[in-house]
Amino acid sequence: MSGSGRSQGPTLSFTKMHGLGNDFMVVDAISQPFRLRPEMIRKLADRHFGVGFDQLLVVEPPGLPDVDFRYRIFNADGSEVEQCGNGARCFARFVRDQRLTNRRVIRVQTAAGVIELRVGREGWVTVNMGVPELNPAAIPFAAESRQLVYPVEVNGQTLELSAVSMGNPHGVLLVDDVDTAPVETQGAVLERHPRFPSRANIGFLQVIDRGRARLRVFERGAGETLACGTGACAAVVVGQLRGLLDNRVRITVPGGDLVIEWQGEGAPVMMEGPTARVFDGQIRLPGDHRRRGRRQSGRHTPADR
Ligand SMILES: N[C@H](CCC[C@H](N)C(=O)O)C(=O)O
Repeated sequence: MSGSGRSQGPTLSFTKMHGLGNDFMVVDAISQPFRLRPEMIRKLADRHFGVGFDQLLVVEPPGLPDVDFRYRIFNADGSEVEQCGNGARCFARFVRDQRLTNRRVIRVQTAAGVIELRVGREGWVTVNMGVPELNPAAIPFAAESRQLVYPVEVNGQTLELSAVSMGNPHGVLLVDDVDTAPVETQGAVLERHPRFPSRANIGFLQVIDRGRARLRVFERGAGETLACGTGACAAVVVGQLRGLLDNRVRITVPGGDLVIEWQGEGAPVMMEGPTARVFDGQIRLPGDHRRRGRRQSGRHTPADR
């Protein structure tokens, strides 16, 4: 990371973790100063020249009463986002492993609101992901009114897309076979579709039976990942609303299985899944990592504020 001859910045300690292959660089910003610009996050996310991750998770002191921590999430493209389901599980394991808490039930403030995490055995964590949002204006998704399915034009095709927010925006398409679904092509177009003003995570859902489904997700700001926790929650909500799934569903993503439970409108979505620590590391940042670089034209991200 530190090029030869450039001023040397501070060393940043981190832990590399993953939830079913959705991988994270986790930084304790309680015991060390942290403030990175989007272009530095993108460099750290690079799988050849940096640490390599889908998302950067930053652990901070709580900013609200009766909350244990605050946790910020940055995609590989440097954008700061509202929620990350697999990340929430890894966050919970991290703060306990690092002895930042000895609680098994942890309340954490995210940009999408406060969520509650329950640490189980062998690294399994259950997360109350909150109540899904289906009002298009709140997702946000451009539509006159709330529909179960929205016709969306992509490359001359009319797709039947459902839209839901788990704190972050999701589009969900039903497919016959996730293995042959056009994830890279359709996912990339829909991620940036004009009807998703904040962009979106795009899930391709194959229903196996009322209790099992397969899913691939083209994530906003990261591309296809091996797992997407909020995407699995969004997919179960859509599958239930479309009358195809029961309340408790085993969702198989390329990286493994998640268990998602939703009791219907107004209820929170519960997600249960594993976590893994890969290694602890330190990386020396270039001296100018904090200097204001050329502002990225176009995409505005909260991290720029
Ligand atoms: N790419 C997502 C954030 C990470 C979500 C995903 N990794 C999860 O486990 O929920 C977004 O831009 O909203």
